[in-house]
Amino acid sequence: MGLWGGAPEWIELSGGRLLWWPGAFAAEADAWLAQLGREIPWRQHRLRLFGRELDEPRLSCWMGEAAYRYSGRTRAPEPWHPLVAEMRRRLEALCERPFNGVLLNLYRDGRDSMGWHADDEPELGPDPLIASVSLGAGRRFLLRHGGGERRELMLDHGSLLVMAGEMQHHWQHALPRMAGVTEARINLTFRYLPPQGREE
Ligand SMILES: O=C(O)CCC(=O)C(=O)O
Ligand SMILES: [Fe+2]
Repeated sequence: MGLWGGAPEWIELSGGRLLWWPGAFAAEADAWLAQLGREIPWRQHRLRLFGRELDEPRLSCWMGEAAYRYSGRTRAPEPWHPLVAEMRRRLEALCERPFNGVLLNLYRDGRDSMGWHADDEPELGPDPLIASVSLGAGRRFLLRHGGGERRELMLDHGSLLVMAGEMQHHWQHALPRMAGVTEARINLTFRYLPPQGREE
């Protein structure tokens, strides 16, 4: 693999498919991490949990062409940042699918995280294809099937993970806290929201 790191690999799961490509953006990753860290309008959003409001344990930004209902809130999109628009074009060519929105998350260090969930919001349509680019600190990505099966991947700097097929019906995923991680991580999940039901 040399300088380019890991090659792409399809992982077949019961009720879903993952494309895992650790070295997908090895060449661009340093520049992307630095520029996105500086230029994205990162915000602290609030989370409703058991009737209480809490800060989400990360910063985030929803970008693209469509409003998105997420954790009980509707978020108006930020306009495409030129670099994110370029990443979108690359991923569309690679996945042979359109993307019209992206959720960007900034995990400031190992104390930031994302809890168990599926990306199964109705706006995403029945079997969404989600392309996830990771930059910065390597973090564990956990998957669990409704029937008990578990998987774990390390999402390293410059890696691409595509979740496809019926994944979001049968599996949940999470990004747990990781003690000892002091560096930031940026993750971008490119999504396609079909026009029906889209709020402009
Ligand atoms: O940060 C990650 O790798 C996961 C992000 C995620 O699951 C999401 O944005 O829905
Ligand atoms: Fe997710």
